[in-house]
Amino acid sequence: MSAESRTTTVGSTPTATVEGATVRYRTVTALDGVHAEFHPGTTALLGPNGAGKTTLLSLLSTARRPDQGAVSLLGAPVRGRAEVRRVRERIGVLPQSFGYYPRYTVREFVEYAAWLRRVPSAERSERVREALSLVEMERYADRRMGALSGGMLRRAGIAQAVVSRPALVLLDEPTVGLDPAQRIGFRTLIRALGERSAVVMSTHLAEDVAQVCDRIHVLLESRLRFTGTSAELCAQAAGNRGEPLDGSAVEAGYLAVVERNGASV
Ligand SMILES: Nc1ncnc2c1ncn2[C@@H]1O[C@H](COP(=O)(O)OP(=O)(O)OP(=O)(O)O)[C@@H](O)[C@H]1O
Repeated sequence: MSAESRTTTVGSTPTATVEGATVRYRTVTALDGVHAEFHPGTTALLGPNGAGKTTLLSLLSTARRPDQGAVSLLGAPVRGRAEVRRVRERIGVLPQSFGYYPRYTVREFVEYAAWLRRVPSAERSERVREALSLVEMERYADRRMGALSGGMLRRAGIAQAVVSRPALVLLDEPTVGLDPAQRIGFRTLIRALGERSAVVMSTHLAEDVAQVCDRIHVLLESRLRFTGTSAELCAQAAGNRGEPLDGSAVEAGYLAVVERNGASV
């Protein structure tokens, strides 16, 4: 295994670990022997379309199990149904697109998520209030889901993901489709989430990575090809020392990793 295909330990206990994970969909190998650790704070999964980001998130959410390799979540290996049940309530997921009843209000939508994740009924309304406050949607609590804008829908999606106070929050391309002002608001929100949980977000947007993420995993053609901080990714580009640490520096570092691995974007 090359040094680049294995993550470095960064001091804290990982919230999630993927060891040598391979996932196949019939003839397609979506992940190929991936080793990765996910720590408290915010980690980006960066990579082109089809690199395997959503598949890696599906291992972390317990929606899939690897065909080979192992996954540990919240401190213990996840092998069978009992372990899946134990951890699932402590994992919050915002998929790329999610279903909802358009006639539900935002509050009902988040309450339903709290019920599904077995938040005790005595605590439910307080937790719903807390989740809506985190995403600054208290004043839209009685609005119907079917009447929300794209940005509000994403916020409601995050509220349902965090209502059980999860230790691990998985966000699949959370800022896609948002306007620039909404994106800035979202980055603040995601940073705040990273202060209380391990947040893993897949993205194509270098500026999101520069502004939000503590660590970055670059996936290329089903393999993990880089793990490090934003500054370390920036430093992958010749002559780039990571200052200023902005979207273009992250993009240059990312493209250097792509080029070195002979991948296409
Ligand atoms: N249900 C499925 N059946 C067959 N192939 C699949 C399935 N889901 C994903 N794949 C394939 O697995 C590979 C990885 O897909 P995945 O969705 O994990 O990539 P991604 O990095 O999230 O892509 P994107 O950025 O486009 O969302 C791709 O080649 C994809 O076509």
